[in-house]
Amino acid sequence: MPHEVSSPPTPNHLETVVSKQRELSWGVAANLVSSFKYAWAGIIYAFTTQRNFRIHVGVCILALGLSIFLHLKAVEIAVIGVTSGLVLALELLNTAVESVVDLTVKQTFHELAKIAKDCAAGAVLISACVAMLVASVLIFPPLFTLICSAIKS
Ligand SMILES: Nc1ncnc2c1ncn2[C@@H]1O[C@H](COP(=O)(O)OP(=O)(O)OP(=O)(O)O)[C@@H](O)[C@H]1O
Repeated sequence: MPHEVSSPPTPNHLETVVSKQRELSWGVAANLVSSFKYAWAGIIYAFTTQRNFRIHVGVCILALGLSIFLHLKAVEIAVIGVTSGLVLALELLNTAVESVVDLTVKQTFHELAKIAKDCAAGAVLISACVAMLVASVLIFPPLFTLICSAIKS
């Protein structure tokens, strides 16, 4: 049986939809300060409810602390900072995707809900693996040298 496919929207129709989307929002940040306030609320929500986010925050703080303690080059600390930030940002997006999926399908099983959640979780996993690889390459050699010299002396 052929699927029913709707026709693509015209540019005028798109403009109407986009402008109406803001009207559909329950609340809109009035200024920059309230934008930061809402963003901070999202971070606090993820930190208090998502165990993985708390673990990633802890690991990122440890990685950055060690890279400063070990006097890594500025560019190396920057690379560790970027990869750490990417993991945390993707963890927040994963939480956002989960919330939107739950809002949409509630407690019913849906194959597309599964795909959305699994892919979002996969994005976090990939970024965490890359961050671990970067940290291993940049932090472990000087840390190993420091530990060896501490044992010898
Ligand atoms: N409505 C649904 N329909 C189909 N599969 C779902 C649905 N809700 C959850 N799942 C499946 O269960 C898995 C776990 O979902 P859940 O909402 O608990 O996210 P999560 O993996 O715990 O997220 P995280 O560990 O990142 O906090 C999803 O990856 C998905 O495979």
